[in-house]
Amino acid sequence: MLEAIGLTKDFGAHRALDSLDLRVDPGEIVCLLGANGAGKTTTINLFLGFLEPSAGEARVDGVDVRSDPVGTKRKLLYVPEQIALFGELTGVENLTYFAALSGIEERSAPFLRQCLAQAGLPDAAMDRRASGYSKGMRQKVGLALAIAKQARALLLDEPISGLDPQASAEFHALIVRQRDAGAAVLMVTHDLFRAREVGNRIGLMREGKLRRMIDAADITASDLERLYLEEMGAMAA
Ligand SMILES: Nc1ncnc2c1ncn2[C@@H]1O[C@H](COP(=O)(O)OP(=O)(O)OP(=O)(O)O)[C@@H](O)[C@H]1O
Repeated sequence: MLEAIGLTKDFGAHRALDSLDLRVDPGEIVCLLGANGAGKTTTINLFLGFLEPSAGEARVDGVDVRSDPVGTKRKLLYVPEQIALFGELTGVENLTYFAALSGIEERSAPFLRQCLAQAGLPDAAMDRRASGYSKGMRQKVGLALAIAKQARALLLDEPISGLDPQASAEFHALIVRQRDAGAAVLMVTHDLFRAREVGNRIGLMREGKLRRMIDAADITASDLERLYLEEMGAMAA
């Protein structure tokens, strides 16, 4: 569903992403871990068509993002670190607006309320102004859009940073539900523990390169931490 083939991005003389080969299949969560500046967000931005590759291709459902930026984006849902909502609008009104922007045809209030409920937003919050929402509640509105859109792939860029452990656990349970419903999920995170809990595979990135791809089922949390530190430690060597 998501495929990077020799994907490369240069910013001037700096190579931010170097010949990335990566696949995320439907029903799979791939987590990307790595130190600051490793090229993780650049990877997400290339799949979203926010950046042009310097070489290689980012494909969504077999289609090069450059050849059909609108069509490929329609199949994706992007959840950034901070979801921006209109503070003056309620949760339902925000979702109605973003659903229209995303070209979702079914935008009846009962349907969108159902999507918000599935994303875990309490009934009582749906008609309150989003200015009073916690970060966890805003992230749920973002996931409700994925549910309404029936997004086939989710691109998540540090979606849980700043969430408390309970909100983080709830968020991951929702991601797993989307995965089990057949979505392909690419998640950038700094949380090794969660990456191992929810990821099917874990990629370790450093200085623009994917150094290792690990099957989460094959590794303990402490071994993952050791491997991560080894890879990142090599940076200083
Ligand atoms: N628009 C840009 N212009 C110039 N350099 C950029 C741009 N975007 C990213 N970079 C550089 O590319 C490299 C990779 O950045 P990227 O944001 O992909 O890293 P990251 O792995 O997501 O890091 P973090 O964990 O800090 O979010 C960094 O050296 C960064 O400074």
